[in-house]
Amino acid sequence: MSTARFPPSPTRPILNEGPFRALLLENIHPSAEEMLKAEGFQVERLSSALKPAELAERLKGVHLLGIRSKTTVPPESLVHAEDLLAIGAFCIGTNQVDLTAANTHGIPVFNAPFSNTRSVAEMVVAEVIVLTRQLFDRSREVHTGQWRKVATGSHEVRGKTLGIIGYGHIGSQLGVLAESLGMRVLYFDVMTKLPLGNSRAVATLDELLAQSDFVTLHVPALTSTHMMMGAEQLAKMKKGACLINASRGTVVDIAALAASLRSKHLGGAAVDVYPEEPEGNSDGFVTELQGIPNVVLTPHIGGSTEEAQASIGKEVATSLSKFFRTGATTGAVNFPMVEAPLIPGTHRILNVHRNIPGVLRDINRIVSDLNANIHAQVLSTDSNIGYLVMDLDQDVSRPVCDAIAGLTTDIKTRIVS
Ligand SMILES: NC(=O)C1=CN([C@@H]2O[C@H](COP(=O)(O)OP(=O)(O)OC[C@H]3O[C@@H](n4cnc5c(N)ncnc54)[C@H](O)[C@@H]3O)[C@@H](O)[C@H]2O)C=CC1
Ligand SMILES: O=C(O)C(=O)COP(=O)(O)O
Repeated sequence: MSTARFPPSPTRPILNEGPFRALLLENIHPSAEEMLKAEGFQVERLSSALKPAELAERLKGVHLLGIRSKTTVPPESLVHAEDLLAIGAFCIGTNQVDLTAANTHGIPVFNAPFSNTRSVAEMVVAEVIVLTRQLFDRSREVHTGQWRKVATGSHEVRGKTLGIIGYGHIGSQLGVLAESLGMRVLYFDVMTKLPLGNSRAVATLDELLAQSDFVTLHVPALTSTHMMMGAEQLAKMKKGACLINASRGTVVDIAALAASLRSKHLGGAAVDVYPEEPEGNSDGFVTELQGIPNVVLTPHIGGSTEEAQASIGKEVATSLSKFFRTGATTGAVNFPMVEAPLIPGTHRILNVHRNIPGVLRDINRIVSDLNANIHAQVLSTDSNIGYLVMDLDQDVSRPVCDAIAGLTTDIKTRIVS
């Protein structure tokens, strides 16, 4: 997170007069393109991520940006993105976006907090069984003409303990699925969470590590989760236990994991996410985990099912369209929340400003001087910015909008009708 550095006040308001452009990166599902086109957007879709400098260049004249987990959006990508109204993260994680910088530029960031959670939980269930039966190693052997029919080291999952770190949307669904296989489920979360089924919270991470046959991570990328599974924590896992990481690559120390697997302390691992991931499918990839027995490596596909992607496409495109048409910021992860029904026969001014004393007074003076009648006014603030939604008579909306956009405290102002 960067500290707030406000952009220069724009000299012109943005009106809802097209053409409007959306840039969708990382192979976002066509359902999003369809919805945005129906909304009147010119949509450009790219299959891979863009590096920050290229993103900054491509954002000129773009009103909506769609990304997934790979595209980082640092402050420098937003400096010249004067037309950018909103960012859609077509995924759960928003750690790839500098949320403070986006907030400071008056740009809300929307995500899809639920749509791919079931897909991740199902993949992890599969990995628990794959690891305990060493299925990928046996399969590779048969593919290369070896017949190694062995039971040693293979187990049923029934009666085994699954330890879930982060009992949120994914972790809690996974617990229910694992119980249906007869597993005992423990979880560790920094928040108090309602246990589903017979799952049980443990008080410390160490307790979870000491008791679990499988440890699976479902925490966001935060400073507090950075490398939370290092050599010390891996050593506290039971001998022969397996580690699964489908959360973020920053959460596990890969070198320590590789060492623990090579020393045979851990019996296996499934890893879907890495500290550095390629921009797109045509790039190569190297990790220290390659070639270690009973290690399942997947290319960040936990949420990559057709069901999840189609649903995410619609969910985030709906949030973006609604924001575009009405200014609603419900579900935005970095912005004051406002949602108000449009009033027929009025124009709506949407104004993002620096949250300092006197701004509302200045705006209301403009409204009063121009003899405008306010039909509705909603202000929501955070410590950095204020977000004002104001419905006015149509004949005065343009001069009011121009005058508000001229205030030194202005960040972004537009009219919708
Ligand atoms: N591999 C993939 O394709 C996907 C990966 N993900 C990742 O999975 C993460 C989790 O997703 P959800 O379950 O939907 O998020 P969530 O926000 O519903 O749950 C995260 C949980 O982790 C807990 N937590 C935070 N810090 C913790 C700590 N230090 N120790 C223990 N618990 C902690 C939170 O209290 C919360 O309950 C996402 O943030 C994303 O990074 C999400 C979807 C797909
Ligand atoms: O939803 C998330 O946070 C994920 O990690 C999935 O990311 P993706 O859309 O596959 O790039």
